[in-house]
Amino acid sequence: MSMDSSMLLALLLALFIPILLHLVTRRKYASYNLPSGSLGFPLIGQTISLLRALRKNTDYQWYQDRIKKYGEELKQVRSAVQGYLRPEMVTKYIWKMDKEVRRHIDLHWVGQKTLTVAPLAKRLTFNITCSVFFGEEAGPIREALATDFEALVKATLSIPVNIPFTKFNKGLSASWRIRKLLSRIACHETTSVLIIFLLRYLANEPDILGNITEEQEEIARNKGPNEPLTWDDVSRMKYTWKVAMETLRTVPAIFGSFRTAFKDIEYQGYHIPKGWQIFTDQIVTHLDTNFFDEPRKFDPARFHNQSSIPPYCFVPFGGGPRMCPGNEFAKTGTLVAMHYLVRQFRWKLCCKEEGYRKDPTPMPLLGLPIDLETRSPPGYAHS
Ligand code: HEM
Repeated sequence: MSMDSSMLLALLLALFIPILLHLVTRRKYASYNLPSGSLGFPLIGQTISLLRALRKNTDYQWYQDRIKKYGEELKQVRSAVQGYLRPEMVTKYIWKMDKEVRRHIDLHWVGQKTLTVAPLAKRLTFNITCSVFFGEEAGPIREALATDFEALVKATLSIPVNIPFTKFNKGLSASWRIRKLLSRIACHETTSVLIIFLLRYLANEPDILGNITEEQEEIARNKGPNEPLTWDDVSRMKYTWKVAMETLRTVPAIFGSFRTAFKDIEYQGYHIPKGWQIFTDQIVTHLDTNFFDEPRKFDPARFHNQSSIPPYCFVPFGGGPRMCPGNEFAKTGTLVAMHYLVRQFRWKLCCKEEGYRKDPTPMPLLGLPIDLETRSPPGYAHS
């Protein structure tokens, strides 16, 4: 077979196989009352269209268009918990978070007139996670990661032949080590999103910032100079956490979760066949007027009476047995960071109109540059 005819055959197969799969799927479920809507392209479904909407921050409209077209059944939202993420474990290492936050602020915030929040928040949550998970080894591990990343970059620019001691071979080993470590610490990204958007909201909400500051000053007044925060202190940061929850409601750090149907199930008269992926999105539920009055308004007071919010309607950490096991970890790290930031600084957004996109986690387009003012001098004297 000539080169041209094999290419033609490959092209025809590439076109034909997905169409065949599509027809087979349709035929297989012919007797089912499937949920209405399009299955999208074979194999990839509507993933590309959703990812495009997330990047443009038009995902809410994307969901609404489908809900309008296909009906309400698309709207319903519905772990392996590692030991060190359990709340009783978090209580034991708050002091490490406290130390990391102070170190970070001293190094990167104090004395700055302008800074870009996003990379700093990512670095802070990365360092907190490293310090908690790897303890005393955190410093060397950070160094090792940096070296491994360098090796990986060199490998991508080298000839891809896997022979011992070549750049490519070293890069492959580095990539394996990076993946092993990152699988334990990659979850820092979501917490940084929360801190970034908290600071973004607070820049425009002086009253809310004032209430948070009052709560944090009260906690500080009861502590000795340089005394690290404790679990008890963090438990008293109730208002600050309400503001964080309102931030997560309006800008969920994770846009949704997938579940696979283990068996054929029926939901509101529709059949969901075994093996189908079910996607639950957070923003549609979080902005639903059935559950939240004036849902687009930023109003932490709506969390004063949390029992008024029906179960599974506020789901920034997911829900059910696969709910995020890192929620206490994220909450504690965020509150410790806010304690020091709001007491020490005031900030203004350099670009008031800065939008954000979802990539797929939300991120301000410019990384949130701010003008920084010192409110009270560093030193962390609590009293
Ligand atoms: C504000 C911060 C965070 C948010 C908003 C968040 C949100 C979520 C969400 C929505 C899920 C999917 C849950 C579901 O499918 O029902 C999830 C899963 C998960 N999260 Fe988080 N997360 C955060 C921080 C963290 C942190 C700090 C850690 C670890 C230290 C962590 C570890 C995990 C793990 C291991 C899973 C997978 C659970 C499973 O599949 O069983 N998360 N998270």
